[in-house]
Amino acid sequence: MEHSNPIKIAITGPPAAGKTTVLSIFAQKGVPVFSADEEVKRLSQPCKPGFHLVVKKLGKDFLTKEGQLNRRKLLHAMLADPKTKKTLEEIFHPLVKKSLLDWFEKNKDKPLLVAEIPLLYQGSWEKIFDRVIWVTVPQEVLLERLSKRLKDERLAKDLLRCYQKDLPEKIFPDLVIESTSPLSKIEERIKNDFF
Ligand SMILES: CC(C)(COP(=O)(O)OP(=O)(O)OC[C@H]1O[C@@H](n2cnc3c(N)ncnc32)[C@H](O)[C@@H]1O)[C@@H](O)C(=O)NCCC(=O)NCCS
Ligand SMILES: Nc1ncnc2c1ncn2[C@@H]1O[C@H](COP(=O)(O)OP(=O)(O)OP(=O)(O)O)[C@@H](O)[C@H]1O
Repeated sequence: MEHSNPIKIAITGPPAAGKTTVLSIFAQKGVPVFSADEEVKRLSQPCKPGFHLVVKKLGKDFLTKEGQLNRRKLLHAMLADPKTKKTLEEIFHPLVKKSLLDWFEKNKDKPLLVAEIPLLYQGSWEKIFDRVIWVTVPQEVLLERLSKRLKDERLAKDLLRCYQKDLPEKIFPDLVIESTSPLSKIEERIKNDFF
């Protein structure tokens, strides 16, 4: 059946909150999904436009000896220097926005589309979605999960601070998911709300 207007849902929240886990619940139900972080990674591969722009604007110092972008070095630089953060955002946000709009167009006959957009509110992208899911956990769980992922507690603290600094004071998600709940409860909630 043709649907002229798919319902577009954004999943957002701080790093390591559990967004990808929620996204995968939709994917398992056959819903087309998009991840902004994965798109940044794709666009950062050698030969892709993000890669060329980073090298052009920030220099070859940000390459590994294998010729890939050095993501850990870029993360440290982004957190230490607002100019580097601005440069990275000016490179990637328009590219990711274009990929997202192309993806919407490609899937315009589907009833439901779900995208994980970590910086949804920081970039005012909520306007292009019908509903927003905010995924959250208590601050100490966030720090624990992110420290484990980055294997660096200091870096985790700095990244959480950076994420929260640009978040508007008031946000109005349609649904809040506490991702300390068991997965079965979260699946049940999504089933009740969206299917
Ligand atoms: C700095 C980079 C190289 C670090 O890569 P790495 O693989 O270590 O982390 P990953 O890309 O998975 O990002 C993890 C999380 O960091 C946070 N984050 C990333 N960039 C930013 C930013 N500019 N401002 C605030 N938080 C950010 C987000 O919560 C994101 O989900 C990478 O995040 C990047 O290129 N960022 C700039 C582009 C951007 O703004 N991406 C956000 C999604 S559009
Ligand atoms: N409901 C849950 N209960 C327990 N652990 C969870 C739950 N949801 C997610 N996690 C765990 O939390 C960690 C972060 O989850 P996930 O990768 O989904 O977060 P994220 O928000 O997508 O992170 P990032 O923004 O860094 O990509 C993972 O180790 C995951 O297994």
